[in-house]
Amino acid sequence: MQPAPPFTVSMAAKIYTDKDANLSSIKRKKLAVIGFGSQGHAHALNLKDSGCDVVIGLYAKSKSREVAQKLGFEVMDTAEAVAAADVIFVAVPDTVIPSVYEKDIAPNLTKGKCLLFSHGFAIHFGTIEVPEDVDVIMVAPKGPGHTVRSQFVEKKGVPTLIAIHQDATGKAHKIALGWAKGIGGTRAGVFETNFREETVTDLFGEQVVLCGGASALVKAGFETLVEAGYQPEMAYFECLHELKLIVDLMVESGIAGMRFSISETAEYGDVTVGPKIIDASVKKRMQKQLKAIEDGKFAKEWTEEYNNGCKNFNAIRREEAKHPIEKVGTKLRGMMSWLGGAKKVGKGQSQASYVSGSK
Ligand SMILES: NC(=O)C1=CN([C@@H]2O[C@H](COP(=O)(O)OP(=O)(O)OC[C@H]3O[C@@H](n4cnc5c(N)ncnc54)[C@H](OP(=O)(O)O)[C@@H]3O)[C@@H](O)[C@H]2O)C=CC1
Ligand SMILES: CC(=O)[C@](C)(O)C(=O)O
Repeated sequence: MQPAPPFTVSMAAKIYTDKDANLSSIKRKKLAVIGFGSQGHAHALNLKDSGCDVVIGLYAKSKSREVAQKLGFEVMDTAEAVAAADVIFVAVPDTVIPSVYEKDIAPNLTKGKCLLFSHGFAIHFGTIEVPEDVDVIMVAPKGPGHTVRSQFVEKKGVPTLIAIHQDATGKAHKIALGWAKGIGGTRAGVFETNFREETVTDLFGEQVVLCGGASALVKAGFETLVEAGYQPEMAYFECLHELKLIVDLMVESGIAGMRFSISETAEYGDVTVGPKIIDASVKKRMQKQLKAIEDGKFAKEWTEEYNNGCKNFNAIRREEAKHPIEKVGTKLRGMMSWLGGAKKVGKGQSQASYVSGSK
């Protein structure tokens, strides 16, 4: 059994909710969303539904221009949108931010404007340099953009982080809270952080636990069962489909609540076998990756990979797409009406057309 951790947990100082935020801080402003992808489309649609004046900035050949226009937005070239707006959400991929910033944003970033990010990568790792006479803030939903939109449509919200890197106007905090309210974040709860903490913890979480760790665990479990001769469908249900149900219970009522809900047999297996699978050696590798993130090693590697055309990344993507769990999953999701059937992801598909919530 693992010993209890040698630390106590101290809660964040303040949680902001709807009553703490005022849309008036952004309603009389022109808001530009640069990019219309996972986060961009969600923020833009939610802010528009919240009565804000939103324009979309995209590059000339973007496939998302038509999608955004069909959803009722005015679409401008990126530079034009930056020049027209008071608050500019930089919703392009982190590795694209430097080129978009240099070409289209910096030349139009006049005194008193506000730059907004949903992740601190560019500011924390210094891939862009911003002038001192503009606000620089973060409004980072702790969830995928499509969930930010679907939760908003259901009159709910996604817990959201805010951070202030620069407050040139003295209004940065009010704008951050207003934007968080406009996208539905204050319905769930808004927590204050800083660019370093959000950047490091977000990269750690997505690499080690959520996306990277979870998909590796799921695939290893699936492969173990299938290689032992069990039906792939059974392996899919046990290692992927049911994971959502278990994690939903954890999200709703903690690990204790999940253990309350599952059988005693499952709980015994949980507490006796789990620590043998995810043992102290795993935590040592987690600590090593955290250090690689903190000292910028990951950021340097990812930026270099992107600038070299993502050759290694795309080769891995092609292999990953061939994993048998994808074929089994697509078949089973197509057969089940549960969770809206199979949401297909087509090559080159626009993020904004991925889920019904964006309609
Ligand atoms: N994905 C997520 O859920 C989360 C993302 N974030 C952060 O949000 C930011 C945006 O990421 P994400 O939403 O995933 O991005 P996506 O990859 O989903 O979308 C990127 C968007 O940027 C557009 N784009 C690409 N190049 C340019 C350019 N040169 N000029 C203007 N627009 C351009 C793309 O155009 P086109 O449509 O033509 O491809 C697309 O609309 C990042 O900082 C990310 O870290 C934070 C939390 C969660
Ligand atoms: C959804 C989210 O916040 C992630 C996984 O960190 C991301 O997509 O960047």
